[in-house]
Amino acid sequence: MTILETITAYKHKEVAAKKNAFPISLLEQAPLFDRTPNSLATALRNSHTGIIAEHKRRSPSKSLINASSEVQDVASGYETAGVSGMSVLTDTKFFGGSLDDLLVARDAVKFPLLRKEFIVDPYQIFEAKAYGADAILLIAACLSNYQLKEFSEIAKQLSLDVLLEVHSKEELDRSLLPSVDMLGVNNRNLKTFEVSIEMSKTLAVDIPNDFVKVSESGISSVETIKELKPYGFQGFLIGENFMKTTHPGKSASEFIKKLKA
Ligand SMILES: O=C(O)c1ccccc1NCC(=O)[C@H](O)[C@H](O)COP(=O)(O)O
Repeated sequence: MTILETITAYKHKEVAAKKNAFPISLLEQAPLFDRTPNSLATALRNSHTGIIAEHKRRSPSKSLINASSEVQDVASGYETAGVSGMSVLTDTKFFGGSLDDLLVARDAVKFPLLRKEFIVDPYQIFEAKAYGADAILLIAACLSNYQLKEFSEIAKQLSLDVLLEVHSKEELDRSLLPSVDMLGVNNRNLKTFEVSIEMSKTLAVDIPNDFVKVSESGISSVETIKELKPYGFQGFLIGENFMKTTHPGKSASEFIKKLKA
């Protein structure tokens, strides 16, 4: 079994249990459910730097990244640094995150928040809205063509932006949907955990300009961003590079200053 298969099998069980305990009708009554989201795609289009900074405690590829940082400090630090948005990992078992992290970040900042999750069921999209997300991630490798269309359309009905992640030409070809705002190329191979920004460069040419192009994973230098910009990328998702430091916000701030210089 690949890590993605392991994670998605776990997610199906997790969602089934949650649906029984807390149905969608209750999620719809959450105070944040009626909040008008801020568009992450618009923030990226209007930005010269386009950094989406992630809150990530641990991961299957690196195990522990940061055990001590508080999500509200990280979120406020990222806001002060001038990032375009923040990705909040809400998976607990594999990444040490939670939906409470999303709520805490929502309370701390106004900028767009992406719910970073392995979405296998529409229930999780309603959850994202109820916990204050502005955008959701869909991963093409986890979903059928029918699900990509259905899930992205549900997100748009809830006024959430959709970042759809691909890692091959085949995945990209079935992801070019009008209900998708941003196309993310994951530089990390989720079978081997190998990282190569060549993946972003290779797939960029086949992404039409009506999608905001986002390069994800393994970005640790300003030079990499300068290398990717000519390929049309307007968003850069960075996790470990900031989170491995004692002050992720400060680290993001120095990174952005260098990028602007
Ligand atoms: O990061 C992992 O090890 C990982 C393993 C399996 C599935 C997904 C994984 N990462 C999720 C992400 O998308 C990254 O956290 C995100 O792109 C940031 O990557 P990085 O800057 O390399 O931390």
